[in-house]
Amino acid sequence: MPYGSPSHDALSMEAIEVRELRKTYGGTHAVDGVTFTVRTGETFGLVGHNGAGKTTTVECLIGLRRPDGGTVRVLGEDPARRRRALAQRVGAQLQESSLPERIKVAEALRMFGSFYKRAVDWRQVMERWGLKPLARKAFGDLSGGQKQRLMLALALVGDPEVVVLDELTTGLDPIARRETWRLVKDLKTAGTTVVLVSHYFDETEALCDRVAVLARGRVRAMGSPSEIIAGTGTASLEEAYFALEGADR
Ligand SMILES: Nc1ncnc2c1ncn2[C@@H]1O[C@H](COP(=O)(O)OP(=O)(O)OP(=O)(O)O)[C@@H](O)[C@H]1O
Repeated sequence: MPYGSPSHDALSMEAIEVRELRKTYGGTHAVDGVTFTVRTGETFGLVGHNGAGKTTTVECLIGLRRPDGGTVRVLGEDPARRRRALAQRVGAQLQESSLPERIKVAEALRMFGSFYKRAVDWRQVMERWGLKPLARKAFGDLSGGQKQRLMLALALVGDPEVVVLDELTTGLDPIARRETWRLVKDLKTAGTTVVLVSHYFDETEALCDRVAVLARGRVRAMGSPSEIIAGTGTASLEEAYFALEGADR
């Protein structure tokens, strides 16, 4: 089944529900009562400065961390208890994900494709993401942009209903960044639910239907980029963010 197939039609309006999520590391309240929902087919952004709690939040979404409090539901399931079942339906490209240096592009896609119970045509994914010319190249010999593109293709090889992308374009040159934006927009067109973690306000503004601005483990503002901008009387999401930050001090 090609990715973005109509099977992604909404069964429920909400693909993700996070209520009063809390996660503490020692004395650090990394996530301190975060609540948000992501509708099916929506591209939802998590923005905030270093240490705001973005990665911890998405790690709870994909079952890599167990919350200390609150509830998380992804496609109606608790990721902390149903991580393996959800892995069939949720793709993730995480910060600093990597592969063995010598694995070849085609090999990686075939291997990741084999993790899914549903038949996955990894060759089609390779073609779709412009990776065919690199099929026999080793991961370690790819450029930063090519590596990123492969990691994204691996997150999508199982035709997921929900995709979590953490700092997708960090380190990419402007052309590779814009190209990646186009791919994320294609996901949206296909009806895939996307959670996008980013430091880049222009990226969040261009791609996200709604955004949660995190600061010190809490949601500081939430809404469409234009709502957040209007709510702060600023001209861009970046200015809105600094206005919110300033108001906090
Ligand atoms: N494994 C860990 N052990 C201890 N503290 C941690 C751990 N992971 C995160 N933290 C702390 O929790 C807080 C939130 O970190 P988190 O990585 O979730 O933030 P972030 O918004 O993703 O930051 P960045 O943009 O830098 O990736 C930070 O203060 C961080 O130092």
